[in-house]
Amino acid sequence: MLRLELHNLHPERVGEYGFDLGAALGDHAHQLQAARDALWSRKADPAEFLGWIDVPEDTETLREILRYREANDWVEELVVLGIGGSALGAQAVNAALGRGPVRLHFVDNVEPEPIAQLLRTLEPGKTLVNVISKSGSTAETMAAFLAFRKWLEDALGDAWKKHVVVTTDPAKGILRPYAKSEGLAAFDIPPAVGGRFSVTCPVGTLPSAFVGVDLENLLAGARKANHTARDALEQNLPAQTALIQYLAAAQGLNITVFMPYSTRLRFLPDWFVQLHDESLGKMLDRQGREVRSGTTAVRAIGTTDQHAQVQLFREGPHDKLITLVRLEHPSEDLEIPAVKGLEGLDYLFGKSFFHLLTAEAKATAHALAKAGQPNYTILLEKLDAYHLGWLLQHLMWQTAFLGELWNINAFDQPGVELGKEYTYALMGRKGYEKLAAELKSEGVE
Ligand SMILES: O=P(O)(O)OC[C@H]1O[C@H](O)[C@H](O)[C@@H](O)[C@@H]1O
Repeated sequence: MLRLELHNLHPERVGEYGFDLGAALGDHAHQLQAARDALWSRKADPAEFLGWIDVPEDTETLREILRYREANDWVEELVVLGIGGSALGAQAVNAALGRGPVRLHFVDNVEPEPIAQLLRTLEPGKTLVNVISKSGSTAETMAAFLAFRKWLEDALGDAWKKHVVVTTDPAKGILRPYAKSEGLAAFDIPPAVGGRFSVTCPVGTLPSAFVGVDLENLLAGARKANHTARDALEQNLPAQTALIQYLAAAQGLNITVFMPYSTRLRFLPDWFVQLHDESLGKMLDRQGREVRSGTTAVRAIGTTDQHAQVQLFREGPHDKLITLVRLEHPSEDLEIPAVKGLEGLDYLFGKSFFHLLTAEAKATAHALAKAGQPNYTILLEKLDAYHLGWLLQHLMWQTAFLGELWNINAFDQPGVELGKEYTYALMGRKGYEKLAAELKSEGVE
């Protein structure tokens, strides 16, 4: 079960206690129903990049992934080479549910020291390298692949090929033909699935299979989110959270904080930040009019950031909507023991850590509300594969709904292209000489 608890979310007057979600849904019923129907009807068109809706239905690919994992029981270290959507989902799932025995390493930057350190410490014979890139051309990922491929070949000769598995578009980019010509194992990223929406396809499932995540249930949870996203508005959780986000933005709350009360969910905010910011921060709407849509997603972890950011969240500018994520049941609990001589702490004696964690989350939500800081909590029955799959897919739906409400394309990212081209020019890539000269004249070289 995934459900919502609202705190101080009045759509008109921030600061007034209580938010009538039912009334807001009524007021915006037409818009939300149109958004829901548009998303479901456009799904069949690959150009709309809504392939992520159907991915959790694809149990055949999941079976292939599980067969590949079983056939490679020699793997002790799995290095994921990928960035953005090709890394953040697997990283979040692994931190939440990974239980070994394989150790996962993510190379999602080109800072030389951590890469050199990995190459020094890992044993090639026990290492599998999963290079993940939808486009098959991202500079960071390709640079890392060149280094790891050479490292494997230097140590293992021709056997390096058994130590690489490629996850990429079935047709586009240079990785696919390369995998084919070298006879490397390869999995597809469906063409209609963008990187930040790819966690339930092999981008997320292959690394997760190596750390024992219950993938059948992860996908079952994602399918549950699909059902919810098709429901009437009163039951349609992503339409509801999207509406809250939309109304908050309309009131000038330009920041959306995402704050799970869980260390195991510590990478979920990173995944959410890419999903939200890259999908929704757009200069133009679907008709090409300048809109500059979006709110800025900010990462936080409870309780940790109660001791770092909550001061600002309560007393700083009223420019934020805060989403807390809280578990209703722990997977394991621990009693806080009584200690003689420390009776000043007797309010903790005999209570459980989960009790304390829950009290802190509730206390923070209420303290924020009292300060007029709107927030809501997404409650997860527990942290297992089913509920995590549900939450991930819920957040993808929320993003898609917001894209519709703002009338923008949530599935492209034109704003990141120019930086890439400048990088190519600065790195001396063929065909970029003119741009390099232009940059030089502007003082960048
Ligand atoms: O999977 P790739 O094609 O290598 O892309 C990796 C990432 O880089 C790009 O710059 C995009 O902005 C991201 O949306 C994407 O997830």
